[in-house]
Amino acid sequence: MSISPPPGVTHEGNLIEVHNGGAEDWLQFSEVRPYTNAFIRQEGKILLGYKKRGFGKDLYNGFGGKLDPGETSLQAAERELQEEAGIQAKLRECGTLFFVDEKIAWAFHIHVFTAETFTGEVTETEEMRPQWFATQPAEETTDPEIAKLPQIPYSQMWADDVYWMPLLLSKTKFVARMDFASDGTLRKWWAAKEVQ
Ligand SMILES: COc1nc(N)nc2c1ncn2[C@H]1C[C@H](O)[C@@H](COP(=O)(O)OP(=O)(O)OP(=O)(O)O)O1
Repeated sequence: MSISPPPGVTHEGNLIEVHNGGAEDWLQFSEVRPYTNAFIRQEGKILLGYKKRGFGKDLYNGFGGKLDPGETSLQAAERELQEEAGIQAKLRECGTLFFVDEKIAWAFHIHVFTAETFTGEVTETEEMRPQWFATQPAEETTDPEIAKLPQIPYSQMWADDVYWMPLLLSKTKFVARMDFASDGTLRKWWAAKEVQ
């Protein structure tokens, strides 16, 4: 059975549905702006950044932002990772997120990237404080360094993250749309795995 994604969601592969938000009642949008978000994912852990200023202040997220004029999303993602975490990585795209918010005039089309290796030293910057988090419970790891790490802090992240982050961690390509109400709560969400 073919799956029809919500308006604004683009994909190349076949979709396997994770959650069906239904066809109706998605927020309208008149403009779409491209963004990036990048995660370093290693055995048992993931690197997130605590946003110190601006949009998403005081929340943990991947590293990313707007595209500069003339940049591809990959170039922007690698630049933002360097600017916000002080490291360089050969990133690859692992998903897309489409966000619409009742109180923001444009829709966010976010290309999500990941890498397992990087060069340079993870460094706190003016915008972000990077921190490693465990991706499995302490009792399920034999690595004492992983066991010491805190778990992913979903209560200090955007409300949408808990729905698509497991797909990122499971190394499944994904697409998702999330609509936010003006009070910041998640109004409606949809996510799917994308397979070739
Ligand atoms: C609304 O839900 C969101 N959830 C998540 N997980 N991430 C989001 C959401 N909305 C936006 N984002 C991401 C997209 C980007 O990675 C950042 C926002 O980027 P920012 O506005 O900080 O862009 P910059 O280019 O770095 O901005 P300045 O240089 O102007 O500070 O959040």
